[in-house]
Amino acid sequence: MNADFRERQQALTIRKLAVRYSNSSQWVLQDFDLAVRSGEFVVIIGPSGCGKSTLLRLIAGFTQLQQGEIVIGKRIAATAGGVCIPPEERDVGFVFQSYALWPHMTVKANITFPLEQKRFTALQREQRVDEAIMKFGLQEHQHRYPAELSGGQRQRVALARALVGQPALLLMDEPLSSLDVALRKRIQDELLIMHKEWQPTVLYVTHDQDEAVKLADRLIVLNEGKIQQAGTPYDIFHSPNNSFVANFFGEVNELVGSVVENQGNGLCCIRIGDHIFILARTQSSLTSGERVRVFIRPSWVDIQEREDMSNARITDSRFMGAYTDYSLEWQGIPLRVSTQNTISKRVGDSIFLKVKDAWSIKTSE
Ligand SMILES: Nc1ncnc2c1ncn2[C@@H]1O[C@H](COP(=O)(O)OP(=O)(O)OP(=O)(O)O)[C@@H](O)[C@H]1O
Repeated sequence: MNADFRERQQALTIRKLAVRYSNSSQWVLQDFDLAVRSGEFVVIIGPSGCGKSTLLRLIAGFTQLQQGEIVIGKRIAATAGGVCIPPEERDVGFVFQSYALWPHMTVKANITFPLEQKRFTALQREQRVDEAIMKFGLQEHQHRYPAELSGGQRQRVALARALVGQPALLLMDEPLSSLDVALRKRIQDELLIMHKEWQPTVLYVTHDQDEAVKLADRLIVLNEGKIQQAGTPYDIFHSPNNSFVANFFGEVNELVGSVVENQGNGLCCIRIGDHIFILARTQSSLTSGERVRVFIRPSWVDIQEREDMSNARITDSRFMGAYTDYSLEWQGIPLRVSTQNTISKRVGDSIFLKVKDAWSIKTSE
């Protein structure tokens, strides 16, 4: 990381933001706060229409806010009805779903464009652009125009253009969505290397959970303009705040039970129907007798073939390659299980199942 870049490094703070489009009475984001550390890679996931792109467009300066403020680095970038630094002066690189390439410029000219406004010598410019062209595999296409490229090729040009100037803040809205799986993985690796090398602050939107887990220092789950949970991918997968997050982020069995005894340190004894677990992780504030919602991921259940004991029956099974998905009936409770264990039991047979892990939160049900 060079000194110039270190000086420009940007944190991002959003306070009490509210926005709605002029043709709509609905607020897309309201009372929205977000703080991103300088150099952090934040991935935003959420269902279609929850406000992810709007948030990125606001930060880039393409959409106006009605309330609140956006601070990029030490500068106030936008306030309601007041300050609005134009997009090109925000030192922000962006890749949006629509590639927004200049149609009258070649690939090479598109990629060179962000460097025109920065203080680079002609030689530095040439080196950086050539490097970006190589990195994104665009050597053969560099003299073509955007209209002569496929969707995936245009997306790579948009990525190269966003990264070439090493902006201190990068906004990326599903930047890899039109690439095939192999290329997507390769560019994900490139993004991680780039992030390690010059540590820009990144806000990245994706629908792909694997991509989110791979890239994120911190993950933000958004729904209807509200942050449902922010945390490491591990925390969000293992300890979801609510039912929405648990279901949005991977498959989950969701059951209702009660606390038999909270032993502290996150260990708790939980009853669900006739079953009692003694290894369930819970919110620390739960007390005996309290109703809880219990989340059990399919991979948190172990199934065994035992002659002496059984407590469940197989109702369906599907071989998935690296693992097998089972539907089980666990003494009246339907349960989905994924396991890498090979068992000889078939649909209708009895097996013994053991819940290895579960996460419970308070519920009023
Ligand atoms: N230009 C616009 N005019 C009016 N409404 C808009 C406009 N752009 C977005 N919206 C609305 O704002 C809400 C949030 O849209 P946004 O594009 O931010 O969602 P998103 O989470 O990025 O969705 P997706 O994952 O489908 O891209 C939606 O209800 C959408 O219909």
